[in-house]
Amino acid sequence: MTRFQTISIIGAGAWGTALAAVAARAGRGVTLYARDPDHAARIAAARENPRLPGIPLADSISITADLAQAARAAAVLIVVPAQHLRGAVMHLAPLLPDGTPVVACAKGIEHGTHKFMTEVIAEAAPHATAAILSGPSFADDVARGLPTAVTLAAQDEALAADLVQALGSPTFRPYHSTDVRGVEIGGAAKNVLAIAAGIVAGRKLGASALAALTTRGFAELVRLGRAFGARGETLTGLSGLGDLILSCAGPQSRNFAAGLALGRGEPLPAGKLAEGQYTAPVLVELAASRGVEMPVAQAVAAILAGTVTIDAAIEALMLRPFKAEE
Ligand SMILES: NC(=O)c1ccc[n+]([C@@H]2O[C@H](COP(=O)([O-])OP(=O)(O)OC[C@H]3O[C@@H](n4cnc5c(N)ncnc54)[C@H](O)[C@@H]3O)[C@@H](O)[C@H]2O)c1
Ligand SMILES: O=P(O)(O)OC[C@H](O)CO
Repeated sequence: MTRFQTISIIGAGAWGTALAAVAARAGRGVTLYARDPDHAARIAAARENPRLPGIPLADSISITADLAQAARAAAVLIVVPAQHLRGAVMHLAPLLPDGTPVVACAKGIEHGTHKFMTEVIAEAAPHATAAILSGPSFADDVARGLPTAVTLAAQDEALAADLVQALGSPTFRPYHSTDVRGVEIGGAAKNVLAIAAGIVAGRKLGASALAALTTRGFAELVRLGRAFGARGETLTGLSGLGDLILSCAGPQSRNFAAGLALGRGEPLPAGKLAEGQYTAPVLVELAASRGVEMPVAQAVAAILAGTVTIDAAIEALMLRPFKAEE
């Protein structure tokens, strides 16, 4: 029996709505908070979020635009884009009882500060307890109840295990961990690497190039993780390699789809959040600050910034000096 019988979700986008379905399936009392009252009213009336068309919301999910109501849950999941996390948590913080677990579900690194998601929560809500949920999981798959497994990490192992009990069900299997930083690095880096994978596909460079890119991208993710003390089993686990494999596999990933468009010379898909676009420059800065080489991520950042063409970036990657595989 979990301590966390009631769960609130802050952010009624695709992933927030899918996680509301997860918590409802696990038998929790669920409140889904939408910042815009009109959006909240539309979801409540239609019992469906336009971000996840064709997937009805369970009757047990309450929709609200009242943040104070959302703050009354035993645990809170924050499901807003990474660059909006600090603002969302700052509004929530004064309403939260001390010690409330606040679980970051975004994948990214904050611009300017280079902070990871749980660090942002710890700064913006110092009386709360930060945790992170990440792993290979498309909102649409999860909302439909297709089998999914993720990692849920907190510094306190008992807390992570209790949150797993609160959210787990026969179709959603979280594994608990205390390697918070390892989980955060995997989720942030894989989005940038998925853009690179999409570019390779968009440029029709072939399946061999895609496998090489994904593998060498993973080597970068591991190097960065090691520099931050992440555990090997986290980096090769669901939130690292697992999510990289999913996101580099095809255009169901919005990050891959963004890369695909870039590779084809088309505009980026409108209205689709590709977090890797925002993470790329900060990931590269962070890696440089630790002396970690991330040539693929660097190429993605430069392509997005318009400082290099795709063909020049590919040529530069292939012409790097030969070296030992590591
Ligand atoms: N969609 C997925 O399959 C998926 C899966 C795993 C993780 N994620 C991660 O979850 C995060 C959110 O992605 P998404 O797919 O839900 O994006 P989305 O664009 O569908 O939704 C984001 C929502 O956040 C809301 N929002 C923004 N700022 C807010 C604030 N200050 N307060 C309250 N709400 C706010 C927006 O109104 C929007 O409804 C991203 O970091 C993404 O990488 C997404
Ligand atoms: O559609 P993407 O690229 O944001 O990926 C969604 C999830 O992060 C996959 O685990």
